[in-house]
Amino acid sequence: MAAPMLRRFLRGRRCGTPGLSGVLLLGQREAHSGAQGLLAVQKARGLFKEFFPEKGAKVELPELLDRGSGSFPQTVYCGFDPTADSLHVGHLLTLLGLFHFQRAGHNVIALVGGATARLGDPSGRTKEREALAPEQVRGNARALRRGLEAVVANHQRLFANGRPWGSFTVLDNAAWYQKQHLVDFLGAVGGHFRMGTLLSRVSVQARLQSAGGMSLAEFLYQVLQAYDFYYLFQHYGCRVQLGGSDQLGNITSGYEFIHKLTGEDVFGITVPLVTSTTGAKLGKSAGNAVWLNREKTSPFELYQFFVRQQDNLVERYLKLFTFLPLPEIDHIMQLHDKEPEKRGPQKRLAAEVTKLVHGQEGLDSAKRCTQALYHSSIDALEVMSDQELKELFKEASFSELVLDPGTSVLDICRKANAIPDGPRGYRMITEGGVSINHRQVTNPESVLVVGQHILKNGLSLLKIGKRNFYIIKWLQL
Ligand SMILES: N[C@@H](Cc1ccc(O)cc1)C(=O)O
Repeated sequence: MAAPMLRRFLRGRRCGTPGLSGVLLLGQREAHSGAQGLLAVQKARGLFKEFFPEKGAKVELPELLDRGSGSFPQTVYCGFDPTADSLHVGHLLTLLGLFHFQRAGHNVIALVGGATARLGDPSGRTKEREALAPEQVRGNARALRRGLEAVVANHQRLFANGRPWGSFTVLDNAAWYQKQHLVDFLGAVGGHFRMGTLLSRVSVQARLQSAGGMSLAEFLYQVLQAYDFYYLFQHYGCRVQLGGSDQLGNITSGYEFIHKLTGEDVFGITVPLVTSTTGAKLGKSAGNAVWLNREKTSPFELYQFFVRQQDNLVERYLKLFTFLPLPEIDHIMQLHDKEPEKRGPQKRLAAEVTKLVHGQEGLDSAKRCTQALYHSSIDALEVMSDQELKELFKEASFSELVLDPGTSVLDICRKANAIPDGPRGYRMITEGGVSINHRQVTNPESVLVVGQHILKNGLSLLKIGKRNFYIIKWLQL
């Protein structure tokens, strides 16, 4: 499929590859109405880090994106490799970058890398990824697509305020590579890449010098990403690629390839990589990932992750992770200076992100869980679903029991296997080590009361000692 299309374009206008004239710091440019607004605002917020090339041969980036220009709207893409079955917080920034383009009226594409994930991007990695089986990548790709679509739907529903935006399309690069014959591909595409240039990439150099070296599959990764950009340029008129700052080399390969073949200008924009409070990259490989998929990181955990952010990071995160206007963020920070113990900016940040990722319902759940756990709120426990309770008390054992008439505190503890048999278990209750629904119970013989020991939602939360939780779901109440 690639070969004929490339040949068709080779007959068209061609020009040499200009060297990249470096990375442009946009804050220093003169104004270009609407697009300059988008780029400059995101630069000021810290979301857009680098733009390149500095000058296109025919057109410049702010001009290309300008509402008043004939080239409006543009198409912008960003790729996400399905190396796991969920996106993580690290991906949120590029996704937000796409949303900002969409809000400015441009069309955006999130590209799931069903093909590229099979090779594994060496960028920013010190050792090769473990190869993933094709079925696993397919499963991950489906999950990633669902995850992306859910966030896109929340964005549209909860943050649009009825404004017309550009389109958001999810594609998978497996769609074009599965029809691609290797020899055709290498024959048509391979000849346009120079070994010297490919070898000079930071990601390649770092890996070649590492003990494990680099495989051919990994080495060719940047060629596939470059071809994706070309494919999207041809089929969707896409001229801008967004990526984390470790993607600079791969995006540059795409720029050079497209420019060489077509003489047309395309551009790259990078967003910062988010690091944890200790400076470690917030990604899956750093082993501390916070996922966007509810089954892996509950709305409550996502919310708490942002509530826990330190004061010195929270302003930066409000600018990066939310759509709140800068004056509003200033105001939130001023209030914070007066009452830092309230953790106002952290709570707002957590609420905005949780709402975007999990919707209003997810945010409500996160708040309920916070009340139930940290404020021992029985009202909050009472309205929780089984799923929420399980998410909240991840370590808790879950049992389903039938409520016999006269069931006592001792019975429930025994049936849930929460206390040892015999007098030792009995004593644990009398000595105050047991609570049901956040209320201490010291009489083992008291009969369970619906509405007190058994919540309206048919659940009981049993706590033994400081942190051993047991969830009991009562059947046939
Ligand atoms: N290489 C990107 C993902 C990606 C895949 C395909 C592309 O065309 C673009 C980007 C990453 O690892 O984050």
